Amino acid sequence: MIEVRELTKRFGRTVAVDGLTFHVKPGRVTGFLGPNGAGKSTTMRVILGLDHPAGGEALVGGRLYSRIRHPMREVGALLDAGAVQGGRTPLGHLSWIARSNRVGRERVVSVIEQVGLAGVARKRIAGFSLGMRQRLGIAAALLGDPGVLLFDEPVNGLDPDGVRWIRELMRGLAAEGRTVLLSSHLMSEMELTADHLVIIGRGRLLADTAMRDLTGVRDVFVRSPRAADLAAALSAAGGTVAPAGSGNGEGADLSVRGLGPVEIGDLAARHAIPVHEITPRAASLEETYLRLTEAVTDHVSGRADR
Ligand SMILES: Nc1ncnc2c1ncn2[C@@H]1O[C@H](COP(=O)(O)OP(=O)(O)OP(=O)(O)O)[C@@H](O)[C@H]1O
Repeated sequence: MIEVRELTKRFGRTVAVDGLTFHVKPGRVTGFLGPNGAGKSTTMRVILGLDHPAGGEALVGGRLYSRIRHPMREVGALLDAGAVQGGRTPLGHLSWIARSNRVGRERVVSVIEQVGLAGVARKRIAGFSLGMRQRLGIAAALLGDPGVLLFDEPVNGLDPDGVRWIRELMRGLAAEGRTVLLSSHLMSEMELTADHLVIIGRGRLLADTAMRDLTGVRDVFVRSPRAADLAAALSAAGGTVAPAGSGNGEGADLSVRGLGPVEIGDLAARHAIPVHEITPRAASLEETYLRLTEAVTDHVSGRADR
């Protein structure tokens, strides 16, 4: 369990984290989302004792990171995969970390195999791709077999096979009862990987919610040649009805909220109104995320179609 309470961190005049409170529970993958500069990495660095907060605290298993006797055995993290000496080999690099944390050599061999680097265990890291460095960073995080894991952008630089591997690894670690906090800007991937989401913007909490609650059914698309009659009947039954698109000439398309597809179908039948399509539409995580963070995004991109 990770507990972040009223956390504040400033860099000069910049407030990177602003009174942030959330918990990361074991047994599920918690996605950590927010626009560039929202304060995700800073929060993770404070959790790991690498930055000191101006206010509040971050606890791992009820303690400050600095108070944990064998931190590697309780918390594993991948923050910056580039921060490895190129002259070392994976075996040398991980053996050095293992020795300084009293972790056995057999564990080093085991994590090298787990992350798929067995074939290059004795090769110099200098020649590694970003994806291979990410795998090495993940191996270091797993080395102490910790119950709490933090990964900052672990899919960065990975090919589709690697991305899928990370997804399965994260889900596997959570299924073993570990606490997994994962940041990524890849919404489609996050949608497949995380069970729960913490979304921040300008250092503040925007959402702390189950994935299914954020991306549930958005509306029901309904097509009927007698759309106006159907809209009136649906509104009378408590639905919120709006035009959906421009229609196809034989009637208008409707977007209906507050009534399910079965209720809509039954209602149409009772009024003898023909219906040509009823489709529940889910909101994607990307759509919901962009709506939530619209007001707190500092670097807005130009639209490609302009
Ligand atoms: N060492 C530092 N010195 C000064 N400012 C910093 C430092 N680290 C972070 N910041 C600032 O704090 C804010 C939060 O940055 P942070 O890296 O935590 O955001 P992030 O959500 O991880 O962003 P990204 O998605 O781009 O990685 C930004 O305004 C950033 O410029």
